[in-house]
Amino acid sequence: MAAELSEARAALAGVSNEPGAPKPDPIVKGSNITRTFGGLKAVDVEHIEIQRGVITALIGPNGAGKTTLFNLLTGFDEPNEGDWSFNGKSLAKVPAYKVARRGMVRTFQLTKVLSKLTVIENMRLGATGQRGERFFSAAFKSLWSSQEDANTTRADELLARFKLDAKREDFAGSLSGGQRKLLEMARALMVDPELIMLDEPMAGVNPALKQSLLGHVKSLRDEGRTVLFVEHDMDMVRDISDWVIVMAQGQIVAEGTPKSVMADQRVIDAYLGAHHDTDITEIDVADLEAEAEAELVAEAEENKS
Ligand SMILES: Nc1ncnc2c1ncn2[C@@H]1O[C@H](COP(=O)(O)OP(=O)(O)OP(=O)(O)O)[C@@H](O)[C@H]1O
Repeated sequence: MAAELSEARAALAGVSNEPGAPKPDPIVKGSNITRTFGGLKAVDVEHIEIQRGVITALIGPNGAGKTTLFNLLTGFDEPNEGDWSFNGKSLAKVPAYKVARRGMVRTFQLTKVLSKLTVIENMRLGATGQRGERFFSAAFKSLWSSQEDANTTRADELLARFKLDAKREDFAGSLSGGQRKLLEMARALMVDPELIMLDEPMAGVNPALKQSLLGHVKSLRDEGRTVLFVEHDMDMVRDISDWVIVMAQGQIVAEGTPKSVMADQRVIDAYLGAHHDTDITEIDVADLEAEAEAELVAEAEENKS
């Protein structure tokens, strides 16, 4: 595995820094992907390739289109046009839960763990792929008996790996923000994905858990998976990425190793320069907490009615 990893990284050494640069062994390949909201072109990607077996970071200013691109690639949204493939097979119009079953799974900026289910129940449902919360809630009772035995062993192994085994019977709603991120990552692994896509894994995570989260992300790569993550935390990007893709205004504007990208004038102009005086992490935490609270209140209201 170690030899494969260094081979995958070494292969990146010869890749050009131009947007959409071809990779030696792409697991994802997409072309002419666009998504507009009203008059706004949120995503306008001419070409993108994600190298297999390494960690790629997707960075860019707020509103650059990173989450929208994630949504498109994983079947949570539909593009105006464009096609993309995973392991050489087109994924356009394939629904999210089927994308997950093919081996491409994503987590969310605001975690989608179900707070009124226990940690182990959340894990078992992860084995069904991702169908969204409504599906999970509605289908939970009927799936329960058939899935109970089949997936429990794998779920318990993953909980131990992510140090959540002590929380097994707790409601997911009682977990801290960082523990929810870990649970979501663990749950995504229930389908044993080849590619795992993490949307802002560090947002809302306290410093003590950050190191452990970084270690977990690296271990995903070290066991042979491909990792693609969106992140504003530049320390994390610098620390663990093998490759960085930069988006601004829906387009890919630069690519390269973390070192070369952070020295790239186009990136400094489009992103890093603009955030020079701002503590991005603090902004994200406040936003996230407010959104998470609103989500919980809405959920409670829904359950009342
Ligand atoms: N459902 C939607 N309806 C209307 N506009 C949307 C929708 N989703 C995203 N947008 C807009 O598309 C643009 C890209 O948003 P997106 O969330 O993909 O950016 P991002 O790079 O992930 O930003 P951030 O770093 O803040 O999460 C933004 O201008 C956003 O307001």
